[in-house]
Amino acid sequence: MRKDLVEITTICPDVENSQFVVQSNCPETIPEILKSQSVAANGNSTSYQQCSLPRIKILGTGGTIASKAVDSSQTADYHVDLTIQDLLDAIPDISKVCDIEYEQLCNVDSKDIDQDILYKIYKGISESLQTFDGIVITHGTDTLSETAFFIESTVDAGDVPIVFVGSMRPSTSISADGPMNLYQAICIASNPKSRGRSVLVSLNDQISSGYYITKTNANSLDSFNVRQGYLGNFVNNEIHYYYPPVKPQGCHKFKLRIIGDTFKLPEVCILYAHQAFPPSIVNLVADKYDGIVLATMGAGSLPEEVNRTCLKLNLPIVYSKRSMDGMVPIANVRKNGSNGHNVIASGYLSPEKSRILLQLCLAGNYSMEEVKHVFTGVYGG
Ligand SMILES: NC(=O)C[C@H](N)C(=O)O
Repeated sequence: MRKDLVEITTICPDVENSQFVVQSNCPETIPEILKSQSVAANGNSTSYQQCSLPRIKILGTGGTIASKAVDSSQTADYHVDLTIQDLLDAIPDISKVCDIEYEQLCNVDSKDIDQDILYKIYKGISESLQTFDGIVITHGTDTLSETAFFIESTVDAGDVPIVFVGSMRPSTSISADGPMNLYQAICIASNPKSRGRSVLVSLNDQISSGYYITKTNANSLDSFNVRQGYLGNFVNNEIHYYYPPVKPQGCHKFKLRIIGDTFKLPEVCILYAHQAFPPSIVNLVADKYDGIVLATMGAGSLPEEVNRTCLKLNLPIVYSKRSMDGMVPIANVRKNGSNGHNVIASGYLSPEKSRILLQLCLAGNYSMEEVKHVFTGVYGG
C-alpha cells in the first residue's frame, strides 16, 4: 500500500507483542499501517520501519477559510484574501503529520466556481492521485457539496482519500474554525484508515461523505448535515471512524471526455416551484437550456398544467424536491398513464446534485432511457 515503508526484519512471531520502530515525529496512525501489514503476513514474517511521512497534496480554491474581515468580531462581510500558503502557515504542527505540496488553483468565493474552475479541480486531483497518499481541497462551503458530488462522480480515486475542507468563520474572526478544520482534513488524508473511503468532507470535528453532504445551515459552525450519518469524528485530534471503509451505494462513475483543454458541460437550470407556479416559466427556459431540474413541492408535486407543459417539451426534465429529506418516486412523475418520455424522478438527490448528474449524463450523450436508468436504478427515483 505505502511506497515509503521499508522492510527491515523478517521475524515477527507474535503480532500482538511485536515492536515497531517508528520515527518520533510520526503520526500516531503509522503503527496501524505496520500492524495491518504484519497481520496480513500471518504474524510470522514481516515488520516495517517508516522512512518518510505520508505525502499530501493540498489544492487551494478560496472560500471563507481563506477570507479576512475588518475586525475580529465580524463573521460576515469578509473577502477572500489568503493564499493556501498563508493557511498552512497557521498550522505549523502539521509538518509532524505529513509532507505537503500545495498548489493554488484559484482564490474565489465558492459562488464563483464555474466550469473552468471545476475542471481545474478535477485536473488537479486526477494528476495528484498517482503521486500522493492523500489530497486535500480547501473550498468555500456554499457550493462545496456540488464540487464534492462532481468529483465523486467523475474521479476514480482508488484508495486515495480526497478530502474537502472549508470553514464558517473568516480567518480574522475570534475562534476562527478554519485552522482546526484544515489540520483535521490533512490528518484525515494522511491516515491509512481513510483509504478506500473516496471523497470526504472535514468540518467542525465531523467526517462526512462528500457524496451525501448538504449545507443545511447558512451561518453556524455545524453547517453540514448528512441524513445518511457522519462517517466519523475527532476527539483530541484522534480520528474515530464509525464504520469500515465504504463507498457510496451505486454511485455512477462518468468518464469525462475532454477535447484539448476545453471543458464544457451541457447547460441545465434549476427552477424552484411554489404556490401558483406558472407553466410559462418552464417554456421560457426550455429554449435556452439542455435540461431542467424542478425543485418540486413535496415529493414531485406541481400544478397539473405545469406537468402537461413539461411532457410536451423535448428536453429532459428532472423532478427533484424542495424538502431536504425524503425522495421523489417515479410513480409521482409518470402519472395518469403517461409514459413520461422526458421526465425523470430525482430519487433522493437534491436539485443541485440532480443538475450535475443530468449534465454528466448529457455530456456522455446518454439516451433518455440511460439517463432514467442512472437516476431510477441507482438513486431510487
Ligand atoms: N463559509 C463559506 O465558505 C461561505 C463562502 N461564501 C463560500 O462559499 O465561499
